[in-house]
Amino acid sequence: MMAQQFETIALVGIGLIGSSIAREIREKQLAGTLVVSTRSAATLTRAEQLGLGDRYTLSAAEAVKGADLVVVSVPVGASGAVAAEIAAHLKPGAIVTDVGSTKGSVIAQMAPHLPDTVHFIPGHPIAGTEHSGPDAGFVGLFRGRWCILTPPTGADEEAVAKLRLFWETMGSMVDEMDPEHHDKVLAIVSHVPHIIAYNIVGTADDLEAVTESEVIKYSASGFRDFTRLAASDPTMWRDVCLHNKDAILEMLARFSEDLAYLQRAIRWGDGDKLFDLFTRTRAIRRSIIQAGQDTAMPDFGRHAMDPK
Ligand SMILES: NC(=O)c1ccc[n+]([C@@H]2O[C@H](COP(=O)([O-])OP(=O)(O)OC[C@H]3O[C@@H](n4cnc5c(N)ncnc54)[C@H](O)[C@@H]3O)[C@@H](O)[C@H]2O)c1
Ligand SMILES: O=C(O)C(=O)C[C@]1(C(=O)O)C=C[C@@H](O)C=C1
Repeated sequence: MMAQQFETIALVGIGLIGSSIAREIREKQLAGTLVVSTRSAATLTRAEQLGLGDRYTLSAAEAVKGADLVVVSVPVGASGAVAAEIAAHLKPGAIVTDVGSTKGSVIAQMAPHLPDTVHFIPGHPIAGTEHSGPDAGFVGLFRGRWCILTPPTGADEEAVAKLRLFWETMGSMVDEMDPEHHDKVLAIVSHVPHIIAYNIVGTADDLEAVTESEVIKYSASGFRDFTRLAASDPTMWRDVCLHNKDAILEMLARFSEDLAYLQRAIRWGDGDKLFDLFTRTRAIRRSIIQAGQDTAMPDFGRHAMDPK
């Protein structure tokens, strides 16, 4: 058993991430009382059946009353509406955080609604799966994974330290960065890879329809890896694309340029170029595995994303 960290924690949203946090809080007894709220009655009933909290409500406003920590775990496009709903009911001194995959947009949506009497410290655990909903969560999801906090300038140090400890207790390694940098890094390591996966699986599916070939049936393991990512939640990823638009478009432009380079090398039979690139990328994978950090984020430098 670990020490209680908050008297009352309120979770708004109880899908993969919210329910994983709930399971960790319960297992490690991090809260005196855990209040669970979500938008749909069916999901709330399921959360109750799974025993994820101590109290359950369909009202986010009701859930946050008296809470010392509020964790918003909803699709990023819904963050503004949640902030507007809870704002007037937050306890002075409460820490309000989120887990959204984009940070600039979440802050722009939430901050204007939140009163100065609370500490708003946005966050993002870099851990997940292609599954969603309260059944998908599990203890251990955050273990050995990064959680990035993007506290605003002048944020209360004690509040940041408390949130840091919360994530560390769930097994995460915590880093802090500014939201713009977060959004660029995540665009290349998470958002663009998902977009590529959605695209390649879509293309294969279209080809099958056109040629009646057996693209899907005979897909080898490389393609299967893409289908896992492409099975991720459509609402979540629609929102990520719409809410990290600039960084994603910037990274996609670079990706397209590099793809054109590869295309030319193939067209002109330039085996050396292909071999060099494939050797470089293989070394990256191997160095990640060797470091025992196949879950870790690549180091792009804290504030200089553009490598060339
Ligand atoms: N899935 C991942 O791999 C992953 C990883 C890290 C962060 N995230 C982020 O975590 C957040 C939640 O993702 P998830 O995977 O848990 O999604 P999920 O679909 O499993 O759960 C979303 C939850 O939000 C609730 N919800 C949806 N719209 C709402 C609204 N308007 N008001 C209140 N509640 C609402 C749903 O009922 C559900 O309880 C997202 O912002 C996502 O970007 C996801
Ligand atoms: O492993 C996966 O399935 C994930 O998609 C997790 C993943 C990622 O890209 O690493 C997805 C989105 C997040 O915001 C954080 C983590």
